[in-house]
Amino acid sequence: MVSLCPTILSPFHTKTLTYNSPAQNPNHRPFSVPPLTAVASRSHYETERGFDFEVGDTFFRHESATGRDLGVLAAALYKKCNDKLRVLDAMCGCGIRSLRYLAESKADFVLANDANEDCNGVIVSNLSTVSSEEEGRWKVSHSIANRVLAERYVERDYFDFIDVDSFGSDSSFFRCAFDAVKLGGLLYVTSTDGFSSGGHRPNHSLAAYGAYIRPLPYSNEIGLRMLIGGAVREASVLGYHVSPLFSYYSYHGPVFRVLLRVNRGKPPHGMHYGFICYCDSCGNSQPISWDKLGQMNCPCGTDAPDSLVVCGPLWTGPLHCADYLGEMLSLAGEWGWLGNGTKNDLEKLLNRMINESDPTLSFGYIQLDEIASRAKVNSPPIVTIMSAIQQEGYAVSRSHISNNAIKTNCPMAECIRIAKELRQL
Ligand SMILES: C[S@@+](CC[C@H](N)C(=O)[O-])C[C@H]1O[C@@H](n2cnc3c(N)ncnc32)[C@H](O)[C@@H]1O
Repeated sequence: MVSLCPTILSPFHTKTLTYNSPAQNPNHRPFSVPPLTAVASRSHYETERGFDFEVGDTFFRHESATGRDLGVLAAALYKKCNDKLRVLDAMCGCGIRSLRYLAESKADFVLANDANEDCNGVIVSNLSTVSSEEEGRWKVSHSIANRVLAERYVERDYFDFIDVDSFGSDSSFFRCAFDAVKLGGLLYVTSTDGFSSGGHRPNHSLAAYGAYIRPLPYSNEIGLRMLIGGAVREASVLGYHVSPLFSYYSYHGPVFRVLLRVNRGKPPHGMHYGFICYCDSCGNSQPISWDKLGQMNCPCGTDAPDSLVVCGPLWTGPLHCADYLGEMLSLAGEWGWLGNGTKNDLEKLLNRMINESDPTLSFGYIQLDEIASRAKVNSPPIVTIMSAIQQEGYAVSRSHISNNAIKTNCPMAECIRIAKELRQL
C-alpha cells in the first residue's frame, strides 16, 4: 500500500490515510507547487534597496520591488503605531520580503513560509544576514499557505501583518488569512488574474471573487475593485469587515495588490459594495446600489439596450486611505527613498495614489485616448487637458494605474468639449 501524506490536501487533516493510488482517494485534490525551474536561469544574487541576497532557483521577480517597498513601508508604519509587529510571509519564495520586513520594518518576528522545501537553503541564508536563527526573530516553514494560516487560528497565534503573494487569484486564501490576522491587523493580498479583470472570463471571476466582470475601459481598476470586493464578501461571512489602506496595480504581470485592514464586525450600513454601470453610449460610469438594480438607465437617456454594461458586485468605495498613504510617504522621506526621479519613482506613485483617493472623482480612470476618440481629435497632452478641466471648476487627478489616464468628476460630454476646444486653440 502506498501511503499518501494527506497534509497537502486540507489544512485540517491530521490522520494519515492509505490508498493504492491517488485516483483511489476520494478526497484527492491535485496540488502542485510550481517547479523551481519555472523561472528561467537568472543571476544567483540580486540587489534591492541596498540588500544583496541570494535568489538561487526560486521564483523571484525584480519587477515586484515596488510592491515590496509598499508592503515594507506599511508594515513599518504599523509597527510605529502599535509598537509590535509579527509578520507572516505565507509565500516567501527566496525570502526577500521576510528579510526586508525584519531589517526595514523592524518586525519583532517573521514566519517565512513557502510550500516548496527546495527554497529552504536560500531563505535561511538570506534571513541569517539579519539575525541568527537562534535569536528567534524568524522561523522558516514549508507548508501550503492555508495550512500554516489555519494553524495560527487553531493555536490562537494571530499575526499583525500577513503577506500572501500568490500566483493567479488569492481568493482561496482569504478565509484562512482572515482567521489568522489579528483584529486591527493588516492583510496584503495579490491577484495576477488579468483575464478576469479584463472581463474575458466572467465565470471565473464569479467563482473566485463572486463578481461577474465584463470588459470595461478601466479594467485594471476593476481588477483592484474585484479583489477588494471578494475580500469584503469573504470577510463578512466570518464576521469581519475590511477596508483598503491602499490598492496598487503594476503592469508587470499584471499584478494587483491590496492592503486591507481587518476588523471584527459586519460591514457598516451603506458599505461601498455594489455594482457599476458603464454607459458605452456617453462614456460615463455610475455605481448602482443593490436596491436600484432593476432601474438602470443612464442620465444621458440612451435607449440602446446594449449600451449599459453592468459589473459586480465589487468594491465601489475609495481605493486608498489617503491618510495612511500620507504617513507612508513621510516615512519614505525619512528613509531617503524619495526624489530619485526614476521611472519607478515611489514619490510620484504615492502622490498619485493620494490624489486619486478623492471620493468625488470618477469611479474608473478615463483614458485620454477614449476622450480623443469620442471627440474625434488627437489626444491633447495630459497636463493641458487636466488644467483645462480644473479651470472649469472640476476636480481632476492622474491615475497611478495608467500614465495616460485621468480621474475626474467632469462628465465625459464636457471632457469631449474641452478636448475639442483645446485642439482649436
Ligand atoms: C509569487 S512567488 C513569491 C515571491 C516572493 N514573495 C517575492 O516577493 O519574491 C509565490 C511562491 O509561492 C509558493 N507557493 C505556491 N503555492 C503555494 C501554496 N499553496 N502555499 C505556499 N506556498 C506556495 C511558490 O513556491 C513560490 O515560491
